[in-house]
Amino acid sequence: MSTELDVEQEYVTMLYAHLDGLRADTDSRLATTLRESSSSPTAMTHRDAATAHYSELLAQYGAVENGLCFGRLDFTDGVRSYIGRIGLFDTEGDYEPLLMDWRAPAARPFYLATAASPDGVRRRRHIRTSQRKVTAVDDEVLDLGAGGRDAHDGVTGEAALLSALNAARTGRMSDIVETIQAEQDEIIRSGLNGVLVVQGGPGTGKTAVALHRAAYLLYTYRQQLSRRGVLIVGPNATFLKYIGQVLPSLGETGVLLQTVGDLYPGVRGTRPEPARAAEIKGRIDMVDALRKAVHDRQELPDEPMTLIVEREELTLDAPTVKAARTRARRSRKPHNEARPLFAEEIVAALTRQEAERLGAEFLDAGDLADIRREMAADPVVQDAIETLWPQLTPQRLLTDLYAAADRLASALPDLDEADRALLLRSPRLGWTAADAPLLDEAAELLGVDDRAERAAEARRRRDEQDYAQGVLDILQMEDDADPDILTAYDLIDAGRLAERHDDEDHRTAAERAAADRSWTFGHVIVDEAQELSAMAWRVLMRRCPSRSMTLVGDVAQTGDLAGTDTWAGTLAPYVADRWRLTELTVNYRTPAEVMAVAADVLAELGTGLAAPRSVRETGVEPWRLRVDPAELADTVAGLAADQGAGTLAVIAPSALVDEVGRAVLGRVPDAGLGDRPELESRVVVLTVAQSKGLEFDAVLVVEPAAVVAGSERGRNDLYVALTRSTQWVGVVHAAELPAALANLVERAV
Ligand SMILES: Nc1ncnc2c1ncn2[C@@H]1O[C@H](COP(=O)(O)OP(=O)(O)OP(=O)(O)O)[C@@H](O)[C@H]1O
Repeated sequence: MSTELDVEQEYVTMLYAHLDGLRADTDSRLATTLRESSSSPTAMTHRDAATAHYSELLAQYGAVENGLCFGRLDFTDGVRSYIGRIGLFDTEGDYEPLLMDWRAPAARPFYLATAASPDGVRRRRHIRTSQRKVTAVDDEVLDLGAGGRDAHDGVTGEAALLSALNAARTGRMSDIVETIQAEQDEIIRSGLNGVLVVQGGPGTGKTAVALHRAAYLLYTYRQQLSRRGVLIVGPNATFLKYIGQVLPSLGETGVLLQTVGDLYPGVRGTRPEPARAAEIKGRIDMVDALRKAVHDRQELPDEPMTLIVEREELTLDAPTVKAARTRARRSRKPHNEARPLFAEEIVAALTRQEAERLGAEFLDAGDLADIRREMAADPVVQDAIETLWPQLTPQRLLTDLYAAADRLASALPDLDEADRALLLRSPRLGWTAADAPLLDEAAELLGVDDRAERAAEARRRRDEQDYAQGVLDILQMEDDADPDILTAYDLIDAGRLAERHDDEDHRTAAERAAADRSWTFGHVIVDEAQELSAMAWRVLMRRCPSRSMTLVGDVAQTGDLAGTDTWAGTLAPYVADRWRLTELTVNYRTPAEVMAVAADVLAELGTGLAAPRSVRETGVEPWRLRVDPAELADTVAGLAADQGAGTLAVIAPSALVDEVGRAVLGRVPDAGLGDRPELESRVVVLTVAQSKGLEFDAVLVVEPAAVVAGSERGRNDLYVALTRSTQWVGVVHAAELPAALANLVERAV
């Protein structure tokens, strides 16, 4: 065994001993806290806060077990420091740092120093470990006098990086903290304020950067961000599951992960709908449409309404109602908040009628007040008001709108009939992702009293928290932290966040944020940001009035018809041109051979964007295999069954995905497919939309011509499909190939 390995093993063993000491100490503090029996409210609050704090620490110590220490910097002045997932200090000595948190400013040269600009660093060492054992060290000597380095242009820690990139994929994303590259580091550590757009081609690490940025911001601006929380928005639940483990592995747990369909509290927008319907719902025109839909609910009677109040006949005619409506509308209050004004006017008009009938000259102010009170309380009057100006929830407004062709025609007069028909739906059907932003917009227009909903949501979350506490108790007895269970820490960790936010409210910041439509976040991160519709942007901007945001995406990969073509166009209404653009240019996923083919597809898109430069080659050319249409699904299934080690994704056009899925399932019974495919399966069958943001060792693209023809953004979809693989890509087709793929080599049989 080399002496260098021995040296590092000794140090790493010492660090783990230190970590174990911290764990044991925290464990016993937690046990002591839990044994405290005082029942005074103050003592209980302290006890809850301490329990949450110690639980959070234990979660963090468990999360950093793997790869605790991964780097060492030797400076030219003889100073040496070790870099790891958290900071550790020599608490028994004079508090010397034993391990530096990767996010600390002093750790930065680990990611940035180059031979050309060594920043005082003589040597950078990557330390690789397996569990607690040091398995390898890779050195880069940056002091030119001592020999320089040979690496790809701009790539640091090449051996460690290539080893990470070549590793087989598991269906779960892992963190990149050991090998963050300089252009990525710039973005991760960019300041908190303002809108930062990260444009980058496939595999350039946008998702990785977004997650590490969340961890960095929480570390650096902890006070500010723990009060308001950080929201990360991803394209779908499968994707959130894919990335869900990264932040816990970085020791951060208090972040709310949501899809656009989750953005309206109490609603899960998951029902699928035609792409065109989602596109229409995402248009900015829907703001006016909803406004009109609300106005249409403030009705005038066609015929005078006869109300029998206390056996007397009273009349409400259109001019009377119109006068009341005008007064209420003039208040410029949201619909539900203006309703009392309308009601007051109607009651006043009916009171006047009744007074005239009784003979106004015989009534004093007290009599009039009595009549008014009785009128206001009368169920018949209340019903009439409810008909003319109903109390509306966003759900009811939208359900009624979608259920009636005439309401849709009135709200969306410029939309052609076929498109309007796409929006018609039965009131019983659930919500789609595109509905969530509309519900939020409707809530703004209606001025919703959502207290009951919030209480229900809080109750649901409290139950989850109780469950999580139980899981945590069990976990403390086990050493191996299961990544699935780790997510339970989110709730517990967040408990302490809420404590700091408001002593009166014991819900967590994440809980409160998720349940509260009017919650505003300290920072919002959007992944696959190119997919968001104009209506979704409005919700996010409402959730983040400070405009402290990180938006990562690629306008060449936009698949959603309502998505973005240009960042400038999307952001102009909210921040004009006050946003920063950064670009990522190196592709860490897709091998050069595959990227060369994808680059031809990109060129046809006409975005003017350059294809990212692949960091490695595999020597395997992408291939094609042409078969009879009748044999397409079976051939794909046969290839999937023959797949050796590693994960394989079969990416098929929507029109074929079910047929291909069935065939694959026949040959690979444990394949993942359907609405929520199990990504950890060896073989998964997906549409392009489902594959967005994900990656696999190998990819089979089925019938590319149908992918292209399947959507107005079909070429973008093909670009996405081709760039999901880390090792090889095969194309199986029956129809003619799109021109950009014409030069693929035939598969050697
Ligand atoms: N510095 C790095 N070190 C190690 N791996 C990296 C690094 N940067 C990116 N990767 C890996 O490259 C792959 C692609 O990263 P990621 O999914 O973040 O890219 P992306 O830009 O979001 O891609 P897409 O646009 O296709 O969704 C991931 O496996 C990620 O872990």
